[in-house]
Amino acid sequence: MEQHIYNTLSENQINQLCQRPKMDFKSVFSTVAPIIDKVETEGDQAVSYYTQKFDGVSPKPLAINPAQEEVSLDPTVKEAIDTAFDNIQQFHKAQLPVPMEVETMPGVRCQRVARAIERVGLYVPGGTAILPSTLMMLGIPAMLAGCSTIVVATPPKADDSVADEILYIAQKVGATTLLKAGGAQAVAAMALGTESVPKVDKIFGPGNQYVTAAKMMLQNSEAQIAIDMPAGPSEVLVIADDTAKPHFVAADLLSQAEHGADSQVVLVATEGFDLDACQSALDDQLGDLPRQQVARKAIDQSYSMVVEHLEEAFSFSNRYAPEHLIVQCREPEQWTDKIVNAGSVFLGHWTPESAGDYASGTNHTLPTYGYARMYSGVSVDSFLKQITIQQITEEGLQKLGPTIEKLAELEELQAHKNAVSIRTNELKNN
Ligand SMILES: NC(=O)c1ccc[n+]([C@@H]2O[C@H](COP(=O)([O-])OP(=O)(O)OC[C@H]3O[C@@H](n4cnc5c(N)ncnc54)[C@H](O)[C@@H]3O)[C@@H](O)[C@H]2O)c1
Ligand SMILES: N[C@H](CO)Cc1c[nH]c[nH+]1
Ligand SMILES: [Zn+2]
Repeated sequence: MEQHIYNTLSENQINQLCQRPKMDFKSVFSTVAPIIDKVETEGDQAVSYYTQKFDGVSPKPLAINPAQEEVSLDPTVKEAIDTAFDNIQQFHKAQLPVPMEVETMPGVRCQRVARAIERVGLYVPGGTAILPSTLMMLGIPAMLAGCSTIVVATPPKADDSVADEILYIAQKVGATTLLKAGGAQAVAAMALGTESVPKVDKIFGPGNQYVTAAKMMLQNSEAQIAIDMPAGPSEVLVIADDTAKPHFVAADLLSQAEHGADSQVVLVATEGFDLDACQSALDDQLGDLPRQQVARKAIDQSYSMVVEHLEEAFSFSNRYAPEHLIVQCREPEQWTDKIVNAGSVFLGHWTPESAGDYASGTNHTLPTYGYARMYSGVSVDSFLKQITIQQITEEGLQKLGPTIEKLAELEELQAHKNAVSIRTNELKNN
């Protein structure tokens, strides 16, 4: 990996290093636009057409009710899914909101209550690998929030089936429809609705550039949908001091590099860390990976950075705003206050990033591409809206009325003022 020395870099060079590899969205948008148009006009037929074209399968039926499917799982796989499911459920259950009520003045009562987004679409990537873990990360908070329509979309396998692991989790989270299609056509079907796919209000989940482009385009269309966040390729930044084990660090870097050729991994090390040992561990481990070609491409666009002390490491990490931040240093918990921008953090030598990908309990759908500066990962909140309620008594309106009237006068909105005066006058006259 290319190596940089932090205190020899200019501000401009540091900014450049915080940029991610460029994505060519213009050409992807021009591929995706006609797919969305065709799904809008031809519905199911267009979804089948593109699934045949890109995935080589014409799903029959296109959408199923997962509750009615027979599922057979290897007991060890079932046990692993159940353990991960329980941890994710526990952590997300604790996120359920507590109703809030405040009396701002005597007789002026304000409340905030949460309501589920009724119809949600969960995209589970499946082009190069099936990702049951992503269905847990999206389905469990949707179930806990109380979403009533949960549509899952995932590309079918070559024989037109869907993996039993996906069906099992879809059943556990109470998914109502499973669309056997992926790519932009699946996102468009959920956003617009078709004969067999209910229209949803918000679409969640990672995916390749076509999936991401479709989410972005449909968010800004008459489909009136929200999306979870702008998503990009997976990434990780590891901070390592002299206590970090080079082969652990190498394994963590590779665990995100294997996601895609467009992934980026960054190592920020203090001078005491053995970079040479890490590089040779990385080469050794890479040679054994089934996805080594993908990982190698990602490593080619990744780098390491040497810093003098950990303050500098955290300062750079906050500028980079990684999706995942791994902290492998002495007393890692002492540094959490310094972390300002990161999707999810992994503290200490015994906390691999893959724990969060699968089973620790935290969510793995996280902001990438520097969006950790202003976005959070998926949580129960992502599936909720907050509604505010106010109720004012006669006494409350007498107290608050003059304030509202004065501000309405200031904005020259007479009808606003009248809505108060008409009431307070009636109270005066009674
Ligand atoms: N950030 C995260 O949480 C996270 C988690 C897992 C995976 N990922 C990312 O998700 C992505 C998964 O990508 P994938 O491709 O394996 O699966 P995918 O399900 O996202 O995409 C597959 C679909 O893309 C469509 N497609 C393929 N070629 C096309 C073309 N030329 N034109 C139009 N559409 C086409 C097909 O319909 C196919 O069904 C990876 O980039 C991976 O890094 C991210
Ligand atoms: N690391 C991915 C998010 O960037 C999530 C994932 C799914 N499966 C394995 N990993
Ligand atoms: Zn991962």
